[in-house]
Amino acid sequence: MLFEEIEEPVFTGEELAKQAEHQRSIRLSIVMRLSYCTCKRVKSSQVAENRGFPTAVSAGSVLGTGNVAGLPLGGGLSPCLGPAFVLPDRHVEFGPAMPHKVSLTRLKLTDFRNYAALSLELDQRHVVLTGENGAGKTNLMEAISFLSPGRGLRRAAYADVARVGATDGFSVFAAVEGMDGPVEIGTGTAGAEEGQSRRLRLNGTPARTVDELTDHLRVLWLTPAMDGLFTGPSSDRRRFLDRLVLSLDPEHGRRASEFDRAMRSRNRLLSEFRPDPAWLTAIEREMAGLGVSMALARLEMLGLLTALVERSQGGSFPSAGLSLAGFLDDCHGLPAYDLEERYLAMLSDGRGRDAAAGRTLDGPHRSDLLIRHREKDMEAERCSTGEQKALLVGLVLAHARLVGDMTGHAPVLLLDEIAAHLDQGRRAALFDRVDELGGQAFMTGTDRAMFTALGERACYLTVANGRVSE
Ligand SMILES: Nc1ncnc2c1ncn2[C@@H]1O[C@H](COP(=O)(O)OP(=O)(O)OP(=O)(O)O)[C@@H](O)[C@H]1O
Repeated sequence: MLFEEIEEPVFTGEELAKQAEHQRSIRLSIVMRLSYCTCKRVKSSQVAENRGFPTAVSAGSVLGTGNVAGLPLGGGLSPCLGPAFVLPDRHVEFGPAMPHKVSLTRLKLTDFRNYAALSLELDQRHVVLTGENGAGKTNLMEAISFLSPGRGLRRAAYADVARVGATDGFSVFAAVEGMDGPVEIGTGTAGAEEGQSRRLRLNGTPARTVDELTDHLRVLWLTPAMDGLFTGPSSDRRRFLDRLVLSLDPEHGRRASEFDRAMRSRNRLLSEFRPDPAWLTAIEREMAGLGVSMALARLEMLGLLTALVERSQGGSFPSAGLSLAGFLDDCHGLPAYDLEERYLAMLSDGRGRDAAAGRTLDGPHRSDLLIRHREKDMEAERCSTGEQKALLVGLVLAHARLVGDMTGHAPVLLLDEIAAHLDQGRRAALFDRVDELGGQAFMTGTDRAMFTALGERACYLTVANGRVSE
């Protein structure tokens, strides 16, 4: 299939117009579905009467508003949807079919892992980093992953990230052609002690939170550490899923940490001799709102990803069938308000059991992401190592495509040791798929020859001992 000669089809003007219209309608439906999902706090009556998406979207004021291209937007996700559209019930306008390219043009590291000091000028092409084991390739990818919220692709403690022997912490500086125009991003810590938090400056001005990074770029990655995703603990898959959601909905992280905080308060309260029932109910109500929002955002992401995977089936990588289990499994299609009431009842009924267990046994923290190899109709964990890797690559590429479609801006992709386990044909197909996403990708490997098929589409850098050269 991969190697088949494909004849370039010739389309008439009318056919091209039809295709463009078709693409517009798909993107429109995605935007509407996503926005609709985020209206989770709308009461059931409102949800029922707002089944037509546009009105439900405008109910997003319940969640706060965003402002894109000078136009007020409703809905939790609206700020991240970029200037490609405005509220569906007023006026819908999509950007070009190819997402806008976001790229790093400069990268400077100070005391970052094995880099004492590094300064790199980049053009907008993909970047291939090759070098021996331990040279610092993944470290460089990790530095770029700090241009997104969170603790980076290794989820490391900041104290470990600072170069051994450095006393002033680490810093990462990048000049980026971003989603909102050129931006200079500086992030790092001030010292190398445990428990440090990461600071962020945008164009020299301190940012309130690292979440502000998502206004400028989205960074997605695939690393060898993720190879065990299908066979490892469910917490790994939940984290993976939540990162997928986060890349479209930056609010998801805040909801997850607030849910976590509320759950810990409930667990603490339940461990007391006679917990105050009114206090417990208040906490449980908060958990119900946040927990259902999290579950719906995850479900919506899976729905969008599934639709995209179905449309692009039959490519060089197998496609994944995705579903969620473990929390409110039988509630598909119920209004958010009803789901909250149901979760609230579960929490209230489960107080005795949870007090005995010392933890909350129901909630979005118990969900598992179930992944199937669609073509083989088999659970991912039962597939071969190579099949699992191909499935994961397909999933990450589909997600990158979705982020590009939804935001109008292609994400920056970090693909660590991506080419190692693929044969020549698959590698070439992978590079084409990555290139078609329209963004900038950073790829690593030990052997430059593995990237030959990329040709002039990438610049090639050699990494050795914490230094980078052409
Ligand atoms: N905080 C630190 N300070 C100094 N050196 C560090 C620090 N953390 C990791 N290193 C060093 O960085 C090197 C690892 O770099 P990295 O993981 O980027 O290698 P790599 O080029 O990706 O190698 P491989 O091909 O084996 O994956 C190791 O030699 C490690 O000891």
